Amino acid sequence: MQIAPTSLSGVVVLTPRVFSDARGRFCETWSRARLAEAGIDIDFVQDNESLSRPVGTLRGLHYQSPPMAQAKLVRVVAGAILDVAVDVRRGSPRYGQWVGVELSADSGRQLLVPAGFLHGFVTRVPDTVVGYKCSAPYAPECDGAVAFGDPDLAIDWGLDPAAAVISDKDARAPRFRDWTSPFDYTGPLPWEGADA
Ligand SMILES: Cc1cn([C@H]2C[C@H](O)[C@@H](COP(=O)(O)OP(=O)(O)O[C@H]3O[C@H](C)C(=O)[C@H](O)[C@H]3O)O2)c(=O)[nH]c1=O
Repeated sequence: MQIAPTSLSGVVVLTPRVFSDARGRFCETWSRARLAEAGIDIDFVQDNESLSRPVGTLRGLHYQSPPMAQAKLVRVVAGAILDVAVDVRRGSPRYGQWVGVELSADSGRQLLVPAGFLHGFVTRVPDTVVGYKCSAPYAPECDGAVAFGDPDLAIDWGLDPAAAVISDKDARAPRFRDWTSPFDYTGPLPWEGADA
């Protein structure tokens, strides 16, 4: 498992070692010990999975507010996505900054989205299945969203926002400027570099 930083400090890409043979391929998709070696000692307590049939299905930008804030470890079981994280911790030097990383079943690449970050993805192929580990259980009373097409965030999803296939909930999500983050920046995360 290789672990590498992204352009947004705190968000990291994990690439499992893939063993291929005539039958296909095998990889370890998660190892608590390997992540802990990198300082990523997160107690994941729930696995989620979603199937998105149309190309251009966009789920996000979502979060759960404290005390049920969730870190997520996202991977693609089938298909491909652009996975996006946005730092929304009040006081963070990178508040409002986002990063997008292409993930696919073929690459095996995963994205770690820390608590205090918005998360969303858009699918690149039909029938994409996304699986992700969460560090807190589902808490609908803490569930929240910010508009994925917000002009202040200016996320490049790689498609016309009007063409995105979204839920009614996401269609009603507030603009970033009209939203108050429930998260506070408390300093660099254990796995961030010294320059964080
Ligand atoms: C997230 C969740 C949802 N649900 C129920 C609630 C709804 O009746 C149904 C669909 O939920 P929703 O439309 O919120 O699913 P997504 O739009 O895929 O939301 C997720 O997608 C983005 C990318 C995320 O990062 C979050 O994990 C999560 O918000 O599943 C549950 O029962 N448990 C859960 O943990």
